[in-house]
Amino acid sequence: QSKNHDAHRVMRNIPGPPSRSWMKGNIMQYFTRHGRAFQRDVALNYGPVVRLQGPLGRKILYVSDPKALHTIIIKEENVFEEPESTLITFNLLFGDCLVGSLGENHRRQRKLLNPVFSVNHMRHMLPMFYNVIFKLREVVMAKVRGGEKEIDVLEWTGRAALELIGQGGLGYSFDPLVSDKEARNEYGDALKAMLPALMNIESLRQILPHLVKMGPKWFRRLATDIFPNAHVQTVKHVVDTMSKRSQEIFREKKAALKSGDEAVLRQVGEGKDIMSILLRANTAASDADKLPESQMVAQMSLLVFAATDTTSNTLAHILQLLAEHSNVQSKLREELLQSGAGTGNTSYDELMKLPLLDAVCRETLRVHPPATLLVRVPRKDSILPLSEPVIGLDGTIIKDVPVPEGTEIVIGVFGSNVNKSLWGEDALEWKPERWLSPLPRAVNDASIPGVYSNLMTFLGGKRACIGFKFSEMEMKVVLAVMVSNFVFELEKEIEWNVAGVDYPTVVWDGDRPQLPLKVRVYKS
Ligand code: HEM
Repeated sequence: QSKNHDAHRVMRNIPGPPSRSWMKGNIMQYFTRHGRAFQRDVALNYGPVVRLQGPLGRKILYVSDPKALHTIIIKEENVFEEPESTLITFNLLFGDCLVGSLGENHRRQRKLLNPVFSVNHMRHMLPMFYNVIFKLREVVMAKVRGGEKEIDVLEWTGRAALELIGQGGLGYSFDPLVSDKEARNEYGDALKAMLPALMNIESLRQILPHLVKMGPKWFRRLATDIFPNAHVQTVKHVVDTMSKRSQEIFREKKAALKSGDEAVLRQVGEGKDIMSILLRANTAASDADKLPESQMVAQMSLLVFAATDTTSNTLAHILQLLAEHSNVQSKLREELLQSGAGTGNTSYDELMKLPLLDAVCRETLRVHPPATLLVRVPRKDSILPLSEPVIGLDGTIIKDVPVPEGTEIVIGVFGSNVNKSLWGEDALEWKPERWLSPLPRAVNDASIPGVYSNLMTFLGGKRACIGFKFSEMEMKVVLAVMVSNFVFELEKEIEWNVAGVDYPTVVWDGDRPQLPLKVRVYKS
């Protein structure tokens, strides 16, 4: 009892922004589309642990201290788990898959999936990536051959990302990438409708842990079918479509695998895609390691979901930044033309080593991480030791923070990525050249627990992003081909909106995700 009292006293003593409402706390300021400025304030102005006010006086912690982050995502990853409502949401959306599972169930799935994301498989997939992006180049070329045109680059990075995870992940083509019009594909359309629809039923999502315990499955399905809310019906339609299509693709893959090598080679992806490799690995795995078919199908829907907006929105952001920094764009083009990376004649290793291309990707992922609403909850009382003590509101020094069971913790991805005491005074500026010389010692010494480049963007530990190499290769191939052939300029004012994956709109209140840039053919 007194330990708990102590913990609450320390929490109250941690600096944080004021809250306007006891009922709602800061939640509506942070987890909202227009929350970017507030998120920045939290990340930058109160120190490495920040107290936010949750609804009804609950306390929430925003943590960007490296040592505390290490405790959360590595040392005590089995204590700091996803909120129950998040796990249930993922289970309902995709089925029993990586992001909806914990502990041993997660470990078993991850063990089988990890190898298919290895560098070796990326090397096999590189020519397939180039082939898809060459088609993208042709479509854009057809549009701008006659002269400069405004193009919504988000639409094109989105279609490319879907097609790449389709071919590279599922061995299935979503979009031939030939016509100017949206390719009508039920699966792709369903996927696009998912995030906005989910944002619209956020309050319902919070009571999901109770809803899923109500009555038998058939009853819950019936209740969902007749639930009088358009957003719930949209989500239901999305889930039904994804699950139906994933099952069909899976059955086709399995049949091809059974009929032998020739049938596999005739398929999209020629058996080199992630699911084909996974199917073979699963067939060969021992009974203890084998995944049931339902889990394999669930991973397919998850992969498509996790791979698309994350990478395509980041790519669109990179193109925006290159348009804003024309000198960097020119230097990058020079590097790409000299190396021939835009023609597909470079190997995976050569492409990965191009210094400015690499720097541009890393710097964008540092300053503009696309997924920032990552939350963990300790399943029992715990303590977060800090790298540096912080000074409490009453002037006392806090060296570690006791966190009571159930405290919501927001992973301070942005706060860690732009921490001035590690990255220097210019930490907030987008400066790709910082990666061309050794990073500040403080960054290397801080032991930031991120899986990629001292950044928290792809998280770290056992639940780090499994697809970060896939994503990195995708960004590099798209940039190599597109920047070698086209020049990008910014004309309109772009606003970035907070969501599960941040997205751009043209004006503050514009509803349609888009990023129009002026594009023309590059002539040397
Ligand atoms: C810029 C691109 C991307 C970013 C910033 C990103 C970020 C992340 C983050 C932060 C997580 C952890 C989420 C959490 O535990 O709360 C995650 C997990 C995951 N990502 Fe990514 N991701 C990207 C691209 C991709 C791609 C291309 C794929 C697939 C090819 C992918 C597949 C996954 C999967 C399957 C998980 C769940 C891993 C697990 O729970 O074990 N991601 N990603």
